Amino acid sequence: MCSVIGLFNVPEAAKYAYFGLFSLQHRGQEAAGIASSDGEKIYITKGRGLVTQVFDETKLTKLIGSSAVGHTRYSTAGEDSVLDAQPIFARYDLGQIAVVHNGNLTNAKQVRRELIKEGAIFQTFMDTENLIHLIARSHKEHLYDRIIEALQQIEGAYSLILLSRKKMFAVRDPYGFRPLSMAKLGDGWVVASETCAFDLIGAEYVRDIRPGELVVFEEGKEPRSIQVFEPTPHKCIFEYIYFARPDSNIFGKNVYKLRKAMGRELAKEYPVEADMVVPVPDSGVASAIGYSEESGIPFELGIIRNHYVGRTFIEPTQAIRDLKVKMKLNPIKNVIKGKRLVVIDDSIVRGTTSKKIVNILKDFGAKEVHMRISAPPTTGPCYYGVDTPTKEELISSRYSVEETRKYIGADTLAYLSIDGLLRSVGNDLSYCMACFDGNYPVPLKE
Ligand SMILES: O=P(O)(O)OC[C@H]1O[C@H](OP(=O)(O)OP(=O)(O)O)[C@H](O)[C@@H]1O
Ligand SMILES: NC(=O)CC[C@H](N)C(=O)O
Ligand code: SF4
Ligand SMILES: [Mg+2]
Repeated sequence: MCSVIGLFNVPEAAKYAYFGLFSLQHRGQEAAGIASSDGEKIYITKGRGLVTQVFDETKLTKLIGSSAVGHTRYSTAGEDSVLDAQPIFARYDLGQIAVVHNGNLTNAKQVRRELIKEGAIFQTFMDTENLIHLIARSHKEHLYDRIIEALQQIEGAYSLILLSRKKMFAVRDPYGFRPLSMAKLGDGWVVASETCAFDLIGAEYVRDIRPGELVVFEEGKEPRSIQVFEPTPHKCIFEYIYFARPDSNIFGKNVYKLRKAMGRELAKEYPVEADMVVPVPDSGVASAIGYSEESGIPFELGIIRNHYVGRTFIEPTQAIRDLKVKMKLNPIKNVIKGKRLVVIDDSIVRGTTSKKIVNILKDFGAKEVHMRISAPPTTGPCYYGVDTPTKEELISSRYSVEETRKYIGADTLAYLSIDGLLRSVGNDLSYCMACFDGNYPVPLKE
């Protein structure tokens, strides 16, 4: 996952991009970057680390102009290195361009191989770089036509924002895997991965960019919409389960409300006699409230999260993930001692978190630990922007529910069913659930 933000016709655009990215930090912790334009030239700063580590007042002041694009990165392709930070910037025959991308291109290697054969020299290992090459090599006269021509050659998941010196373009793939919304800020426009970014900078939500739609922002004109591809919606349901922030509305619905609904469904499907419902913070909290409301079992914050540690799932190495779970989560002994707990988390991916948590809870004297997961078992990898690339890494692809229960050491373990998940989203069938049901909407070419 990554986050993208774009601002057009907003004075000091880079500063707004910075604040926007700050509220989108949960979508990527590896690298951050902003490119701005004053109409004559594009300026860019990017680096490894969190938004606050990459930027300071001096750096932001140098990013002049009233348009900007920004990115926080969690790599799905390429490397976790400074070279592979976004925006990707290039000079080419039409001028200068900067691109930010959330998603993952499923034919990236093939396109890259062909481009290299034709003489292209790649600067990064990122799938996103293909796009810049395709735009630069196009023979069309206008950037707008070149973007469309490039889009016709890429496949997979993309919520993209492209910045030229004078224009901005926002586009979502025909499946709409990743969210992308637009808002009004003063006389200008903001495009961002999640609406929580709008709240922070005081922008007013207008609408979502539609699957397959390209929106062009140009000075003195209203944004122009072109439906480049026929929409075939397969919005990522895992955005609701885990990735997005609860205070965001994505794909037209509030994340917090849906997470609570998942918790309620889970309580109906898998009730258990217990003394308290305890969430695994952060993303287990909303579904635990739902479970507690439905079951009538009191909700207790039995596990406290250290807020100076980020998300563990998106850490690239296992050793760091292991360490971070312990640094991050610690139970309140006095609350849980001698008690029967229903512990709610949103997902078990590799099993790192659940195993550690059950262990510590038992060590601290919990009488019973009943693990309840507000999503179905994650049995398949994601090729569309979530970094679960191999089946081997996914505990549910190797183990049955009973084997997983034994592995994590819980007294019982149950997952929300696929039907239960669908009920929580109002039986809307326009979601991708491939990592749970194996129905991949876009086949992986390599
Ligand atoms: O089985 P695992 O491989 O451990 O992955 C699953 C865990 O990772 C995520 O939490 P994370 O710490 O990333 O973020 P959160 O604070 O938003 O819940 C998710 O909410 C689970 O708790
Ligand atoms: N998680 C993402 O959205 C990643 C975007 C892009 N594929 C990259 O690797 O940088
Ligand atoms: S495979 Fe899973 S994580 Fe990937 S887009 Fe589909 S629902 Fe989302
Ligand atoms: Mg978690």
